[in-house]
Amino acid sequence: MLKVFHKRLESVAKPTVLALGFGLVLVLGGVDYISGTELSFAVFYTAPIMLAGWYGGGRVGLTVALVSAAVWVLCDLAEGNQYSHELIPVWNTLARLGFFLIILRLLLTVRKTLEQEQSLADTDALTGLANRRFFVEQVERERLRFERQLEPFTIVYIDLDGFKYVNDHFGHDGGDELLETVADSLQQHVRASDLVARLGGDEFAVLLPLSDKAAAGVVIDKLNRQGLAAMAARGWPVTFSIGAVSFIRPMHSARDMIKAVDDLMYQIKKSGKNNLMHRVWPPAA
Ligand SMILES: Nc1nc2c(ncn2[C@@H]2O[C@H](COP(=O)(O)OP(=O)(O)OP(=O)(O)O)[C@@H](O)[C@H]2O)c(=O)[nH]1
Repeated sequence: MLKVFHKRLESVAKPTVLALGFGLVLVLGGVDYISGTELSFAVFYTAPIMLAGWYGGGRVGLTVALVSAAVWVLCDLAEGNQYSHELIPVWNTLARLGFFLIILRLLLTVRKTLEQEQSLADTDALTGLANRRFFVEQVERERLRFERQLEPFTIVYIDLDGFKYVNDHFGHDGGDELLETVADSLQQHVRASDLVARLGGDEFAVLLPLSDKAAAGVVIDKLNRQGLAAMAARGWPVTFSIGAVSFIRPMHSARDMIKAVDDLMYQIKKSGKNNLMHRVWPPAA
């Protein structure tokens, strides 16, 4: 239940989060007023601020914090609270606002840290590309999306040929530099909506959403040509074994689909490397 709520709010636009925050503050203010001066509502006022800050960001959180502090003091005044000095309500408002801002600040820091950790968990440390885990997740998303939209997509599996030679002759740092060059070259020649990943060692993969065999074929040829050119420019004797499958219908799982493409790439390896094989699934389609 909470998960569904969280997912919904993650995709909601900032103005809607702001409106939701305002709405909650007004409801709280109403309940605070009706319940009189004896019941404390302090902790409840932080809820809309946290919600607004988490899902809407700093500015939305700050706006709701200001409105919360204002509504709280208006409730106090409307309830007929008596103060020994006219500046006390002002002081109370500022103190409450300070408290709200500290909560908001802590919350935003937690959110940022979580986002950074999430991003690290999804990323290959050397190349900055997506890692295997994230790639499998995205293929699974694409597979599920297919069931609604019936749009074909293509998975490309690229394994370097002769990478060990570079490691042995240019050192591990030279090998790392080559992997980064391949990553840059792949990234540069796909669309922003495509996903390039390093699956491990010298294995890369590309997910091309909304791509049938013809559309993907053009991209794969370009990736191969540009990659070879980048290797030649640095004098690295490395080529690519590439397997690709355009899915007209998805398989049962993302792992099955990635394995099918890996198997195809492996056939290239066995038959002499430096080549590409591109199929459609299912074969009769
Ligand atoms: N520099 C570097 N080397 C790595 C990294 N990860 C794996 N390797 C090395 O990559 C090499 C991969 O081995 P192979 O797949 O046999 O290399 P290859 O020469 O391309 O072999 P084929 O695929 O059969 O052509 C191994 O020597 C690993 O030690 C890394 O992050 N950096």
